[in-house]
Amino acid sequence: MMDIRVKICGLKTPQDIVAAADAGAAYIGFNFFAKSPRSVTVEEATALAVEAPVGLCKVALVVNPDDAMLDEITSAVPLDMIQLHGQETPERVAEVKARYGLPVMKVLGVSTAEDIQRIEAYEAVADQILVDAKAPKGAVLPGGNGVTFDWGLLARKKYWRTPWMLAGGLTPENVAEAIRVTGARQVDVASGAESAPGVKDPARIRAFCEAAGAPRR
Ligand SMILES: O=C(O)c1ccccc1NCC(=O)[C@H](O)[C@H](O)COP(=O)(O)O
Repeated sequence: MMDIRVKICGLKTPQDIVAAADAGAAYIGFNFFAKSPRSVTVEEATALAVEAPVGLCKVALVVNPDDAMLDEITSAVPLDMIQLHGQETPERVAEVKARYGLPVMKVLGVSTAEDIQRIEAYEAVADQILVDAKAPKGAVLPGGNGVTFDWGLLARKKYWRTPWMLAGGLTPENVAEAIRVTGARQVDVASGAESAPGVKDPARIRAFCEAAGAPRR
């Protein structure tokens, strides 16, 4: 069986990073959305990223960032990828890729079949697509809400032009079923690996990676 690549999102402490690396995660996400309980400052992310084990893909999660914000983050934090988690257009995705020379993962929220069609325009420009649940109406956070969507919608998308990752309400308890239904080879989790909002739980990180089928360390 092929290994699944896991992204643990919203890491805030050196212990979180050790837990993710030990559990076999492939990606770690630093969240720069200030209203999130998972947010880190540029200084905090820099300190975490410089100590992260070689080989872990370090991802900056940003929401509708302007160039000034991206300039500040990318000039300080050693990063491997930028995750655009807002309403960025395909043109903005291409612009960010060209300006910063880093791979870009574009997040798209899904709740209907039309949302799946919208993905195509981004496959032409993004290096990866992260398919997430749409945020509930009135939610403060555009992601990290612990809500799932109808995985069957994705099972019907047969052709992908670019690598993609599944997110949205994944937990150690449901991730194996989500992979089975969608055929995802990469999965992402934020709240499902926590004991409280913004507090990662090493046991849940381990359980998530194990249930997903991440390579054992
Ligand atoms: O996690 C957050 O607080 C967050 C805030 C603002 C934008 C995005 C955010 N999370 C993005 C992620 O990559 C999450 O892993 C993804 O939305 C799934 O979250 P969850 O349902 O909690 O696993």
